[in-house]
Amino acid sequence: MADTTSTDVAATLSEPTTASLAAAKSVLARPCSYAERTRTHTQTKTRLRLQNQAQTPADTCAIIAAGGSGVRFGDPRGKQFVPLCGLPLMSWSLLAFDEAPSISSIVVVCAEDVLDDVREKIVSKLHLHKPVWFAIAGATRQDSCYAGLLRSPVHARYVAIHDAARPLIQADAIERVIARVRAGAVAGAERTASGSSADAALTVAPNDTIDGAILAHPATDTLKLVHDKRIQTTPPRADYWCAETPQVFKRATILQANHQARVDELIVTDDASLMEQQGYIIEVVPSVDANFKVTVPEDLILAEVVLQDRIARAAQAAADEGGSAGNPTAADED
Ligand SMILES: Nc1ccn([C@@H]2O[C@H](COP(=O)(O)OP(=O)(O)OP(=O)(O)O)[C@@H](O)[C@H]2O)c(=O)n1
Ligand SMILES: C[C@](O)(CO)[C@H](O)COP(=O)(O)O
Repeated sequence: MADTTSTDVAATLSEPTTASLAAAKSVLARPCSYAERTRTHTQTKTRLRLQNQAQTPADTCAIIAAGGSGVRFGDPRGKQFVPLCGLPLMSWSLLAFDEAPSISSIVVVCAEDVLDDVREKIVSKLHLHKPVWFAIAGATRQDSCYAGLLRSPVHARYVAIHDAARPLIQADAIERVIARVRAGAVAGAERTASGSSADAALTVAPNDTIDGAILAHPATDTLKLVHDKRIQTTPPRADYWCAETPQVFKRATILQANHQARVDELIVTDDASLMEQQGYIIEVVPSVDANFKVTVPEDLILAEVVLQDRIARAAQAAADEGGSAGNPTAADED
């Protein structure tokens, strides 16, 4: 659990300036993927995609796990509160989920002693559109996510669990993971309704049915299985992916899996493994843009560079369209 005190958090909260908040909202309103930037008519495509997404149901509750103590990062305030491009680090995830059309509400999980500061000095300053609930963190990430799940509204069909320590997440990536789970759930429902797997095979590919999906990227280093410093084997890299968040599941299923995990005393480091170990089918959705976790101090420097680049590009895009970075909505109306 975080040993952060209310005073510590208050001290770190450089009040978001109007300029930093406007810059943040401009870059999040215009997700600029590196891949997309290489294509022509980028902004038009992005705008059209977001318009399509606006027609998708807001059926997913975001759970932002912000209850860690950041031992590896080493800052006594907790890495989720340190300033990143003018805002407390966890603000960036909150803004991205607020922007994603499928998200109906947000649960912030944080340590009890900082809850009031998080509510008043971070969340309320962001002027989010979606309702925000709070849950009290547990001793481990697994316990914190469970607390967040219990606080999520029962009418949310899906949940998207995300590390507050991954501030580079963008609405576009959130939507892609939710869309995959939604499609997989529909395939499962169609198969059940059709009565027999032979019938289902006519309309639904068997591997379309999934119980969850996570953002992830293929491993890029050569991997070694090591015992006592001795290399045992070099597994085929193509089979290995690095897990990210968000991780999206049907709310009822992940809740049930958490209940069972507690009975079985199953301890995991991410929500997908809790599901996999109980036989559920989870898929990876390739992560296109940087979405690394801020774990050690160097990660914060990299995150600052990536965000500054996104902000600069969003400002340039707004200028190219005759708008301004501080007024992205007006620029989007043409
Ligand atoms: N009891 C915990 C532990 C972690 N987390 C959250 O889970 C995410 C990923 O965990 P990690 O990077 O391990 O964060 P910390 O536990 O804070 O870091 P460390 O392991 O270095 O102490 C973070 O957003 C962290 O705030 C949480 O909500 N509750
Ligand atoms: C959930 C996670 O971010 C996936 O990469 C990760 O497992 C968090 O915990 P970790 O202990 O830092 O791996």
